[in-house]
Amino acid sequence: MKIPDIPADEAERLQALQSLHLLDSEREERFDRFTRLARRLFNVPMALVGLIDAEREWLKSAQGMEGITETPRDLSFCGHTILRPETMVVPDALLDERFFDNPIVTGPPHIRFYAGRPLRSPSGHAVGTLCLLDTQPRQLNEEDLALLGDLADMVEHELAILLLATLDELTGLTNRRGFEALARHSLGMCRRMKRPAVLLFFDLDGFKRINDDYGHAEGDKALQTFARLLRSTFRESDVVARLGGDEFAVLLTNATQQDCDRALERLTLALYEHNAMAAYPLRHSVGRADFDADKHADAAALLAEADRLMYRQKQSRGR
Ligand SMILES: Nc1nc2c(ncn2[C@@H]2O[C@H](COP(=O)(O)OP(=O)(O)OP(=O)(O)O)[C@@H](O)[C@H]2O)c(=O)[nH]1
Repeated sequence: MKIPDIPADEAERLQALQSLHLLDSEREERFDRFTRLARRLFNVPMALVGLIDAEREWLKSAQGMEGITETPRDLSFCGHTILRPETMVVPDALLDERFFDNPIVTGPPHIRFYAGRPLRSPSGHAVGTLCLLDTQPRQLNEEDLALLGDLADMVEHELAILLLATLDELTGLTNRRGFEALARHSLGMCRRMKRPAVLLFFDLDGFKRINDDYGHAEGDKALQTFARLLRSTFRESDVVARLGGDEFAVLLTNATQQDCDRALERLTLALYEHNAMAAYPLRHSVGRADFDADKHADAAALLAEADRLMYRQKQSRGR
């Protein structure tokens, strides 16, 4: 058996997967529709939308695989599919040296035939597959391949819509909805693995004046600038979001207090450099809440604490 290789863009790929907020989510008709259709059109017993996470293939939608929600990535056929630009077909797994002794071939669900088309996120990263499975060997002709491609295109369209719904259009950051979903996921992981997390809540000071003095379009630019500075200050793995208006949040996971202090120093420096050249300065207040699994029941509780501390700082400085 051959374990699937890790793609060269793995870090960015996982980031793209995370930003879809799909992992460990509920079943959804919008995806089940396609797996049901695939099963019927190709007359196969099983059809899946599988997402390739770091260690597992998690099934967003599965027909004919009752009770199975995930497979170790090392055993998954789809782990191989995402390495390719196009559909991977395995007509008979028992005749394929990559799969003949794979436990999901020799044991339940006894896969003999596999055809999977990579699913790309709007950023172009292969986050999962739409695939067909059978317990009998099979072939696909050109027409079948085109049809599977059409179905996969439609699933990709759903992924694009999902991403748009969690994107703040002005700044390109995650919006409040996306932040809440990501924070829930990240904090759940920190709770399980006993890792630290810090939430920073930012609110611009005197932002209304920028709108009033320079116009709304300039206010928009100020928000975009602040978003860019936040993004360049924090790590790729931190969640940076615009919650609304002039409020932003950053969730740092697996970061020490020192990491957080350093990041805030970098931000202060970046703002200082920006302000030195700008027509008006960008200033902010920030509240910081350290995640405590006993104290914070959920992401909302952590956010509320950081908000309170931000407000306290704003008041104490008379801003
Ligand atoms: N240009 C622009 N302005 C926005 C946007 N969203 C909200 N605003 C404006 O942002 C302002 C926020 O007001 P406040 O919360 O009082 O902000 P502030 O002047 O920074 O006040 P403090 O937070 O007390 O310092 C309001 O005037 C909103 O109209 C946006 O997308 N673009």
